[in-house]
Amino acid sequence: MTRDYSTFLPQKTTPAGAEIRRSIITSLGWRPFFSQQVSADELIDTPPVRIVEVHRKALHVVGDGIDTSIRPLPNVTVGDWIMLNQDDTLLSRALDRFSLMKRRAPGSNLQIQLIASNIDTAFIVSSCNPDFNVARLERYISLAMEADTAPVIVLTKTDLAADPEDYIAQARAISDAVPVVALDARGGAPREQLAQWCKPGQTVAFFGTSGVGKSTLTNALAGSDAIETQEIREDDARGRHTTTRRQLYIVPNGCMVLDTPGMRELQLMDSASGIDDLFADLHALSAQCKFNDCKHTVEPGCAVRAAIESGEVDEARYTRWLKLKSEDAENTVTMAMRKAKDKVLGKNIRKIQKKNKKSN
Ligand SMILES: Nc1nc2c(ncn2[C@@H]2O[C@H](COP(=O)(O)OP(=O)(O)OP(=O)(O)O)[C@@H](O)[C@H]2O)c(=O)[nH]1
Ligand SMILES: [Zn+2]
Repeated sequence: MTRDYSTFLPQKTTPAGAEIRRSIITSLGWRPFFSQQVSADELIDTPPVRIVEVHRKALHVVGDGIDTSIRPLPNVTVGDWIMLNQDDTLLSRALDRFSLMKRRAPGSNLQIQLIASNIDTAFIVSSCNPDFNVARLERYISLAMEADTAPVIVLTKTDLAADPEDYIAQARAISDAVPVVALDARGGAPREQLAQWCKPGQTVAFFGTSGVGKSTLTNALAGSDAIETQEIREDDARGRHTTTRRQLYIVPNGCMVLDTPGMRELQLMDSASGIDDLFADLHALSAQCKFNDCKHTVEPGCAVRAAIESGEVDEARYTRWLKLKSEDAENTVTMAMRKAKDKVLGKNIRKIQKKNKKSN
């Protein structure tokens, strides 16, 4: 079948029937940012597809009339767009992303884990129960800001809380730049409450620990109960990890929704500017410190400490800021050292291989 891929190019007059095709691909999140990266010929030869699921041995990709599994490609993640080479899928080209969420991979092994790409809005989900944790929310928000994804705090289980207002106030105090929505995730209400972010062509994602209601919210947006959810023990607010993979769903209004498994350990790395964005006031103050390399602890002339002493800045928030910054810096340096080491190792191996070749 010959497809008219001109409909994927930006701002062209559309031939008859193209509206339908364009709506499929734009519903999947295709936009000028991607079409600007490809030539007309490439569009014809290699149709664009979006990675909706990553398995160890396969990528699930979806495009116009395409819904298939292909062999894994290096350095891609759920949400990525690739130009699919149907003759040899390993030659497919991944397009640049407008946003990328990543973290230090859990465990001791020093790797970066790509979480998701091309996400417009990150819903950071937390329940109105004792599991609510400001430091954790700040961690997720910094990650989203670093990734160029707009964070929104979603507080679930308002129906179960004696005083949801207290949680809402704490969430609102995190940042003026981060909206807060409080809701009962079950039923149809979240669809309206989250509608301003879930417009056609947009990609939204739910992040948060296990059992907070991410799958329930995904179902609410999809208007179905297709995704399995599980009762959790509300007494200790522990979940059972129902969702085990990240998966992008297309929902009836033409928006893409990513459900993610609860992340137990979220270690930041390469996220200095995301942290600065979230703690913009502290970041601005630190520019006024006497010493350029002020650590804002015991140094004389520290503008941050002065603001704490005058009561302008909350000390607990300052402590969380320092902790996130030092964790991020440590992980970033460790990772850079590892990369440098790998590079030297690779060079040495190549040298030895060359030598061996010569002596053979
Ligand atoms: N009463 C009430 N129950 C909720 C609400 N949100 C979620 N639940 C319930 O909490 C349980 C866990 O919800 P899930 O949607 O599976 O949570 P999850 O965040 O997807 O969990 P994982 O898949 O383990 O990461 C289910 O029994 C939901 O029905 C809410 O706002 N109110
Ligand atoms: Zn200082």
